[in-house]
Amino acid sequence: MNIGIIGAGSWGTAISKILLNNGHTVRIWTRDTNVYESLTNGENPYYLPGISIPKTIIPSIDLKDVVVNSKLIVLAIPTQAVREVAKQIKSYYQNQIIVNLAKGLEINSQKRISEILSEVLGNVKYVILSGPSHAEEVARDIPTSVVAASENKNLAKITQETFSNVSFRVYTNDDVIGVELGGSIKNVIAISAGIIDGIGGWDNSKAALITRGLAEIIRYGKKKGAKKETFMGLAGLGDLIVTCNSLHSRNRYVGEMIGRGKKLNEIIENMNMVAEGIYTVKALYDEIKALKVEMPIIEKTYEVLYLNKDPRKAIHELMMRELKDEN
Ligand SMILES: NC(=O)C1=CN([C@@H]2O[C@H](COP(=O)(O)OP(=O)(O)OC[C@H]3O[C@@H](n4cnc5c(N)ncnc54)[C@H](OP(=O)(O)O)[C@@H]3O)[C@@H](O)[C@H]2O)C=CC1
Ligand SMILES: O=C(CO)COP(=O)(O)O
Repeated sequence: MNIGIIGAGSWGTAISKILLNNGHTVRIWTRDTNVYESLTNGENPYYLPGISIPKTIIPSIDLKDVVVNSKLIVLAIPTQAVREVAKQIKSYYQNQIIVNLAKGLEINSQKRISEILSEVLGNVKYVILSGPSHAEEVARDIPTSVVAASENKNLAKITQETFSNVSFRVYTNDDVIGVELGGSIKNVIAISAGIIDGIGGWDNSKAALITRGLAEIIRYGKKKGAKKETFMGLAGLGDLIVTCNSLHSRNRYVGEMIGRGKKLNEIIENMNMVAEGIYTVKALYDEIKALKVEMPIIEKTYEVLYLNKDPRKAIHELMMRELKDEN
């Protein structure tokens, strides 16, 4: 199949390897000429150092060329860029399948990617591919399992068959809301898990935070129409585990640096790659009060990142909340 990948960051590049290995013709768009040059030489040292990319890949800096020549489009850019890029492709987009890889909520609108795309492009053939899948491992063919979710079972099945191989196993699911929310909110929980790593590497605290973080994701997800069981699967618990623990995680890293006393601005300035939780926490914080949904870990993470709250004080406040039943 002719496949176009929009975004040649770490995830777009790793996924290009999977698709090339599966025998597809892969075009990949980048707006950066340095990345373009590197890809023509079979590498992407800016985003995926040390990994060789088959030279059969077709890099491009022409977005229109990539879109019009693709039967399936993979969206591999950060959440906050999705609306802008969707507007750019709108005039020549021919209602091809869009497989979205981004995990986040839009600041101000609190929208999921599927909602942003349907606002800009209309009735999109939409699939979200999500789950515990760090690019650094996928690019090395380390066994990985993810979920392809779509309201249209056939689109989920096409995506499953297109992406699956011996080291990349794709399950289907019809709960788009749950899969999108699981992947988005776990990034915020991973920042808070990283804060605990940075403060002291406390195992008990981190296990509690991951578990109660999952409870917050489920609470919010149910209000938004997601199925609880989706959050117990790869796109929920699975991704939460990997992102809160992996040394590859950018979100966990941001938290670890905060826990060690660094300021958010300087952390972002020194990072080449996106940590989506930094933005998704803003979207959530604005919404949870209006929704009347209890998400104390999300609130405290926001206060630490944006209201200068001492992380130790935030932990103390979480521990001193009114005592309650677990469920
Ligand atoms: N990395 C991973 O392991 C995984 C990432 N994801 C998700 O995939 C999404 C992309 O992540 P990832 O590849 O890691 O991010 P990176 O930061 O590695 O790369 C982002 C890519 O998007 C491009 N980009 C950024 N802003 C814009 C814009 N405004 N217009 C056009 N292109 C833009 C960047 O181009 P430029 O260099 O020109 O800025 C770069 O090519 C995120 O939502 C992430 O959460 C999901 C699973 C795994
Ligand atoms: O979503 C991811 C792994 O599944 C990537 O997480 P980070 O953005 O924290 O690296």
